[in-house]
Amino acid sequence: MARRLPRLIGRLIRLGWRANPRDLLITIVFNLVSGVFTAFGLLATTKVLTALFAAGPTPERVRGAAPALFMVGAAIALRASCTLIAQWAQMRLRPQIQRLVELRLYEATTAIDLAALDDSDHQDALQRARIRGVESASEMTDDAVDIGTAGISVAAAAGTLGVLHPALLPLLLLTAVPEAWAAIRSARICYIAQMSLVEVRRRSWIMAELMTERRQAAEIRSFTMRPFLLRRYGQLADHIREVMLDVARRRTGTQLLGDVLRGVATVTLYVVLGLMLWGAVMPLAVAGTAVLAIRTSQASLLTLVHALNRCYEHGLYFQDYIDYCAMAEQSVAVDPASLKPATTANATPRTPLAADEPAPATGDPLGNAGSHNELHLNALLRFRQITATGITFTYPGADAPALRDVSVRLGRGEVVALVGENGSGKTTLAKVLAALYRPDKGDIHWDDQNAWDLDLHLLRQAVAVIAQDHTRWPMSAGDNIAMGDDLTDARIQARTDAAAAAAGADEVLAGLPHGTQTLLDRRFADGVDLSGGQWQRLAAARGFYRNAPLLICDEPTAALDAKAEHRMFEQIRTHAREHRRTVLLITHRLSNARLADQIYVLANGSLIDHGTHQDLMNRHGLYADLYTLQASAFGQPT
Ligand SMILES: Nc1ncnc2c1ncn2[C@@H]1O[C@H](COP(=O)(O)OP(=O)(O)OP(=O)(O)O)[C@@H](O)[C@H]1O
Repeated sequence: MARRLPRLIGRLIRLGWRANPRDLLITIVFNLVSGVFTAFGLLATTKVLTALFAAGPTPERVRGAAPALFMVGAAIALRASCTLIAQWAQMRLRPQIQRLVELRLYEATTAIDLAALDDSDHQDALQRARIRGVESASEMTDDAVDIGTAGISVAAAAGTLGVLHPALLPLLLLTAVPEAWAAIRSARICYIAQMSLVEVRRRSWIMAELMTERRQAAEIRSFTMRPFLLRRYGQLADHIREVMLDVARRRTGTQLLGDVLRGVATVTLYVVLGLMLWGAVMPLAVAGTAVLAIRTSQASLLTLVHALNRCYEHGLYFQDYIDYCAMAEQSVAVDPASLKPATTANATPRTPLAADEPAPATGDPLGNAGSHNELHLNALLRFRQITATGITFTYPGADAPALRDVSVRLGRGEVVALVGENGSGKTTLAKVLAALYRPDKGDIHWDDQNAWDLDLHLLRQAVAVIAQDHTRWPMSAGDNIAMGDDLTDARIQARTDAAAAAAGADEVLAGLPHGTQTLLDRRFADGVDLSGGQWQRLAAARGFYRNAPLLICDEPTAALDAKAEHRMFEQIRTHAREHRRTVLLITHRLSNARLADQIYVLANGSLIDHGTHQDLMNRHGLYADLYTLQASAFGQPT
């Protein structure tokens, strides 16, 4: 604790300084001054008591105590004013620190490698940082302030006691030891229990979400899953309850032992004081003041010990948060600062211009900042071919690789299809090609540049993905296409309309009550929801809007009706042909794959064949089997 706390409080002060130096200074200075007035008040009280206990008639003694009494009043008033100002600054500081802490965490979570999020240990660390770690920073602010003020009060009271009689001082400290031991042990019991519950809590949150979210509500009812979900949730809740009951029992036991020991120490202290009075080592007036000083010291010591304890406990969670952020930032392949979200003032569209569009002048809202980055980005946008060689990839925690020694080549302007049965590794390969996962073995080259030597932020600007499990963003329909680009800009709006038209999403937008501004989330007032196929059209429009030289379409038509599907494939081909984009198409509809320039066939994570439709049909392998099966179902010629 002695090692850890000063370091953590140091970090907290630095954080507070970054959040708002003025509020931090006011908090520290006024709390210190308030502590000084507490000490001053106590010393003045000692004077009052000494005057009252002195020999002589009562009116005389009261008169003698009056000046000190006035000083006590003044000290109380000044202390109250200082505390008020300090609390005002402290209340302002808390949300500012909270904001910094949250932002740092979300900057890390949105930049971290995708593979890390598949790892359960990582998820646990993330939950610890998110749930308890984030709020522990502002809680520690209060604790640190309490430590400071209680520390000053203890020093003042103990100093007073030391002046009265030095022998009382070590005895006073002795009374604090059992309390400190009990408080720290109790904090550790609680922390260790919370740690052991992280995974169970995560599961129970997932269950709670399933039982409360609108998305699952229909299926819960139609599959009558209510009893099953409640039972599962009940099992988790029972486990948490048992652990917490055990914690309550052990904490109470510890506290009881601490209280008994403290009682014994306090009795010893008073016995010593009594013996001193008995032996006339100390006059009665001094003994009376000593009792007051002991009581004040003990109260301040208790506050100090509890503040230290709370700070220690919150410090454990804060350390989790710091460790997670440091680990996440270290694992981010590029400088996290470069991934910081742009503020509204300097926001530029994240969507790059493609190679066939004229380069914008600096300051153009469609421009990309930085000449060095621009050079790299332009090279990426004008690539001639992307080659993946010998790619092997295993998901974190998986026993077997999802891809084994796979090599593919994507030429400029080509439509390349990836086909294979469920679970054969198509989506995984697409994600590796999009630099979302780093392969265990093998290389990806954009022309002669190794993808993992490039700035991933730039690389990802050159790739658009229409994902199989696309997100239904709870934002406006326009934002679901332009993804944060400023829709009040006429050019962005025109580009959004063009992308929507290409994906057949224009009909969807036309049917919405407020067009592109309609909020697509039923959980909010005026929010609407779309059908699965309508959402898919929006996801496709998002991919077209990005206008990147490599477009990855993962099952882009799974939810579309026949007419929309036909139109979508036509658009994808046009996209490749007219704009010289490369399209990687993952599809189970082989009648559409047959028109691709190259078809790669995957099975169990390995590449088993590739070529044109005709090549593959001539070889009578898996592709020919699957194609014949589908064609015969629709009565098509093979
Ligand atoms: N996040 C993940 N973590 C661990 N394993 C995964 C993950 N995603 C996919 N897998 C596994 O990797 C293998 C390949 O999955 P992938 O999604 O690439 O297949 P696919 O060919 O796209 O399948 P489908 O046609 O069903 O979409 C599967 O065995 C799957 O269980």
